[in-house]
Amino acid sequence: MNIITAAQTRDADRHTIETDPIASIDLMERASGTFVTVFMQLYPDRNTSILVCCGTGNNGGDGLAIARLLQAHGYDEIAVWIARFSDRESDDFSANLARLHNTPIPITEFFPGDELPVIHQAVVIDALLGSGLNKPLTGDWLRLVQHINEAASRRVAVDIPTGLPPDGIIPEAQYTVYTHDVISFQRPKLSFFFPESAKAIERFHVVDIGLDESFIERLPSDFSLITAADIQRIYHKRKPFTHKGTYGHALLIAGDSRTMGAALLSCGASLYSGAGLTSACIPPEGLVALNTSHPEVMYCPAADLPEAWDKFDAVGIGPGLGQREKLLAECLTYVAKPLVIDADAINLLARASPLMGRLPGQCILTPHMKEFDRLFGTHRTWWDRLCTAREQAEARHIILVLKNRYTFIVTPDGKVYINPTGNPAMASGGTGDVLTGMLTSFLAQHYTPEEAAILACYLHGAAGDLLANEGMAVVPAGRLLENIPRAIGTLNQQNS
Ligand SMILES: NC(=O)C1=CN([C@@H]2O[C@H](COP(=O)(O)OP(=O)(O)OC[C@H]3O[C@@H](n4cnc5c(N)ncnc54)[C@H](OP(=O)(O)O)[C@@H]3O)[C@@H](O)[C@H]2O)[C@@H](O)CC1
Ligand SMILES: Nc1ncnc2c1ncn2[C@@H]1O[C@H](COP(=O)(O)OP(=O)(O)O)[C@@H](O)[C@H]1O
Ligand SMILES: [K+]
Repeated sequence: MNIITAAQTRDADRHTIETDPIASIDLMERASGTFVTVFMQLYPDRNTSILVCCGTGNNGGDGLAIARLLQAHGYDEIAVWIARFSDRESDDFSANLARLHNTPIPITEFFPGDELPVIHQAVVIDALLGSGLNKPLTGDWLRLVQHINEAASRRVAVDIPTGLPPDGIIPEAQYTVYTHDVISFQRPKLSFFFPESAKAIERFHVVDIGLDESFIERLPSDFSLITAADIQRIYHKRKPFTHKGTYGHALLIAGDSRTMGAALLSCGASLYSGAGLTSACIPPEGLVALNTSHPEVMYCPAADLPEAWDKFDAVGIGPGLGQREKLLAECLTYVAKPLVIDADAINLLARASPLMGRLPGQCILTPHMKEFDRLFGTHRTWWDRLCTAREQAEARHIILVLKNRYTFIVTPDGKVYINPTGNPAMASGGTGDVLTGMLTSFLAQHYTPEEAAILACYLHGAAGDLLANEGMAVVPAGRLLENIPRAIGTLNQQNS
């Protein structure tokens, strides 16, 4: 699913109005209707008291229509505030205001400097400003938004929280309505996937307002959200006469005396993700633990590597590797197979910059934010970080998996795939090691690096989501890896 800019959304809006054809006011009615459908699922109690705060643009127009539609659905405790802080109003706002005057809903208009009454409603619907935002909030707008945030109400935004830029940089000091829910039209906005939006959005829902999808999918965009349908397309179900040789041999170079667990986790993840064979190049003191936790995994001593490289279909290096730089240097020199570089191996790269120049094309690096900044310098915003990731991926022909709540997979052609799966229960040590094992395993199974990255990130999060949905508030890495086969199994069920 391509993620489009606010300007492209306006194009899609215009195109739909012309070709559907549908009048602009009717499109607003349709959008407001879809908002109301989701809102009624969130707040089914018709006695919920609701305040709809509207600006005078189209976002405000939506708000007015939403108030009228909610009232028609039996929500009787509705009031509307209109922020008259601009002398302009959109045509569809004016038309909806005329319609609202035919209802009993009380309307209060506020002008610059007016005192704001205490908000006592259970829910505030934020329809002040939407994707038309073109500068940070100041003056009366800022005062009103602060007032809304100070109320004890639940806050639900129409399309996007007021004050949040839909795309591009989210400045550190940006102030927005802090929403519990956002009901967003047609596409999530790019900014929803950036950690800076955390305060503005607790969760978001995307509703189809009937814009022309084939038009939208043709709009150029470097950003796409990975969907279940993408995963179904990429994933190959196992065929009857296949055997372990079909599914490749993965090698994990990992572990050190104090961080052997990272090696075990990544080896286990490779195994559970379906590599035909998994080998572990770990320090010998980890052997008993390896044989105890994953007897299926074979041992490959570091001394054997020079003769052994050709045996492997993919190599992953880094989890718990410690300071063993020689292994990384060897790997970069001799491995002609798909390669994943993670954790300590990334830190070694950051310290020994000549090694950076030896990264093979199409290799996958999986930094979290701090590892990324160690490699490429400090970044103030995630937008800047993502710009650097795109430049570096292009210049070095590598794939960067920039890990977070929404992991960004950045490919050498400058495309960014956003992974939607995963949850905060997974925020604990070792889950990244599991991801490395999964990536190496899918590479060994002959998926392309881009496919492996998309598949591994999606299924990693999906395995965590299965457990979180079953009530696990914390998903330790060990439990996560055991659930990879179940996450893959879901794909098999959908495929059959
Ligand atoms: N496209 C779709 O799919 C559909 C979209 N729909 C809805 O339309 C919404 C977009 O509406 P919109 O374009 O009228 O802009 P909106 O956000 O209401 O802002 C109004 C004006 O405010 C101003 N302004 C901006 N920033 C400011 C600031 N910080 N402080 C003060 N003022 C500021 C700026 O005017 P300016 O200051 O430039 O004169 C701007 O033009 C969208 O979010 C969705 O809800 C649906 O109805 C149907 C289908
Ligand atoms: N809040 C979250 N929501 C979704 N995924 C998360 C969240 N927190 C962590 N993860 C995922 O867990 C993994 C953590 O990786 P990393 O930080 O490298 O951990 P470690 O180095 O301890 O293994 C990443 O894949 C990340 O996307
Ligand atoms: K809004």
